Amino acid sequence: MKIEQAYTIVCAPGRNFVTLKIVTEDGVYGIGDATLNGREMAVVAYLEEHVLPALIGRDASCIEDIWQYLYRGAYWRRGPVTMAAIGAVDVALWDIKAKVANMPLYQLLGGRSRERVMTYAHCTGKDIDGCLQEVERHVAQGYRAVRVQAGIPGIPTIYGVAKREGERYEPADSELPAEHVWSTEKYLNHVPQLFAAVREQFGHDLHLLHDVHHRLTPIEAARLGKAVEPYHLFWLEDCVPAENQESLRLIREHTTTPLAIGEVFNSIHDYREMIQNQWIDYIRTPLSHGGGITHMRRVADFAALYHIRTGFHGPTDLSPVCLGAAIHFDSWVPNFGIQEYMPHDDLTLQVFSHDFRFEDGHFIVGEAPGHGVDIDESLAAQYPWKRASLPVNRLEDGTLWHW
Ligand SMILES: O=C(O)[C@H](O)[C@@H](O)[C@H](O)[C@H](O)CO
Ligand SMILES: [Mg+2]
Repeated sequence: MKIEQAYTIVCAPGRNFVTLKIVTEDGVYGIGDATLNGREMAVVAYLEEHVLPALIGRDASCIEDIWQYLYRGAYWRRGPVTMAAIGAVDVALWDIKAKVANMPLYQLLGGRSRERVMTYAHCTGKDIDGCLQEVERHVAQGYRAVRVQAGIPGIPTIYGVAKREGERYEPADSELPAEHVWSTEKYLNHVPQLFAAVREQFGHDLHLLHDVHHRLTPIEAARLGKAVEPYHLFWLEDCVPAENQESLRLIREHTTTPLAIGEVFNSIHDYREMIQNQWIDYIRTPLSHGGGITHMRRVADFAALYHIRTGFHGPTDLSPVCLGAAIHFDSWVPNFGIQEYMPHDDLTLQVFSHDFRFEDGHFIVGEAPGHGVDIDESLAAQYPWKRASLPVNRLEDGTLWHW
């Protein structure tokens, strides 16, 4: 089953996506998501210039060998661009293998461990009342878990909060990076009030999540974790930038609020110390950025030894291809926790057809052979790539800050 053709498809139906298509000599094809938000063309160049020419003629069924070839063989290991490129190849090859076996992907992984996959929705508001209305709307739709984020008095723009109520926020919202302002003190004083209000109105059954977007120092994160303990969060996400894994130890020693981390990680080594020391509770790396199914299966198995569960990243800047493959993984993985779900717009869903279903706050995996997501290439061609950037974040005095 030789690989005959491999190429990238870059399109922007509403926002940018990079898709990798691999076609075998028998005409079977698989697709993978290679989107790295705000750095899309770096992955395209990595694939087109360095990876795809070396794939032609290789046996598409040797997924493990191709993974090792691209990881060890590159000499320059790890990093988001490399791992996103490997992830796209890996998911496309799993798609091919499952199609050839005439099975939905989850069957190849070991079969289903659950009937449905719990998701969490994003509920955002300009203020606490706006956020409460969004929680109400999502609970009425059947969600059992919601991520809550609200505007903070005195801070003009907050990342992760939609510009208009009832809409999604767009992470890469301008051609060049917009500049946001940040005040840790204003944020830390406000967040516990948001959770108090949500618990008061909705009680304690609903799972509540919150994303800090890496903006605190370890001791500030510990303070926040303690402050929200009475509201029993499902998780507090990315509370610090974690190049220094030891940061999580300090936070862990101060609070019982569960911690999720890793949407910007791409390798098992980024997590190694925090997993084996049990400093975290959930891993966030999406399949597409973490070297695909082959690598993320290893991360999930390693995490399972320490009671750590999956909570894959699922924003709109990962394409439906990544989401579709994740739903197969989520349906199989024994230590599943939750799946993030930020719905794509209608145009994106026209470009990417899919067979997973969404019902009552849960995904139900499809039965089509492969991962069940496809791309309409001629429709995609009508929406060319546009430069789009994530914002940067500055303190009130102008200092560039983590974001
Ligand atoms: O969904 C999340 O938890 C996020 O933090 C996203 O909003 C990311 O910031 C975005 O995916 C970056 O491209
Ligand atoms: Mg996040």
